[in-house]
Amino acid sequence: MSDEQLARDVDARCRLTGEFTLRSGQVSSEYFDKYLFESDPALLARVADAMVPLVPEGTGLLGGLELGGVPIATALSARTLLPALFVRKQAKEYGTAKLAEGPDVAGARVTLVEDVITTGGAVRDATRALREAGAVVEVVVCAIDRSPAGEDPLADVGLEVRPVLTKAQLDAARG
Ligand SMILES: O=P(O)(O)OC[C@H]1O[C@H](OP(=O)(O)OP(=O)(O)O)[C@H](O)[C@@H]1O
Ligand SMILES: O=C(O)c1cc(=O)[nH]c(=O)[nH]1
Repeated sequence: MSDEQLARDVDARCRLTGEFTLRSGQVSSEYFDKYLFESDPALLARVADAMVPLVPEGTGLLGGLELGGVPIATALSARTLLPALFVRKQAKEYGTAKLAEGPDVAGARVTLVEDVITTGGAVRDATRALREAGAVVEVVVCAIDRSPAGEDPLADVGLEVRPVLTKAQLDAARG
């Protein structure tokens, strides 16, 4: 199935219009509700299949960001047989008190897995936290990159963004 067909199907399922306050505080007239594709096993499978070739050689762990990145990382882990990591927004305050659930990240090459990137703020926070814990973090793969075209939202932290779908592709898919 073509990338255009995937863009059409994700867009038709996820794009909402209205007034939405985003994580960054920006207000947008559009919102991609990733849970609407993640909750559909066939559509999640197609997104994960398209993500497989974006995973860099040498990846040791796939770090899915809470919450929406976690189902994608799990699906990607099942395809690549790379172990998954589940990265919380805040470390748990009891039990193991971990931010990143799963194998130890110290010395590991972690590829982040995100659902939607707008400003890159959530990915930036996770990158800093994982690097502080000793991980090597150089690439984030995401389902939807809706950051402004031509900008590199995570260049300031030296992170490469590899999207399955960009906002431009989703716009084009609508015709
Ligand atoms: O690039 P940014 O400007 O940081 O915006 C994108 C982030 O915002 C959403 O997180 P949110 O905390 O709303 O999502 P969740 O439902 O995945 O917890 C989304 O899942 C990204 O993590
Ligand atoms: O920036 C966000 O918070 C955001 C945008 C979007 O389209 N979808 C989403 O889940 N979060």
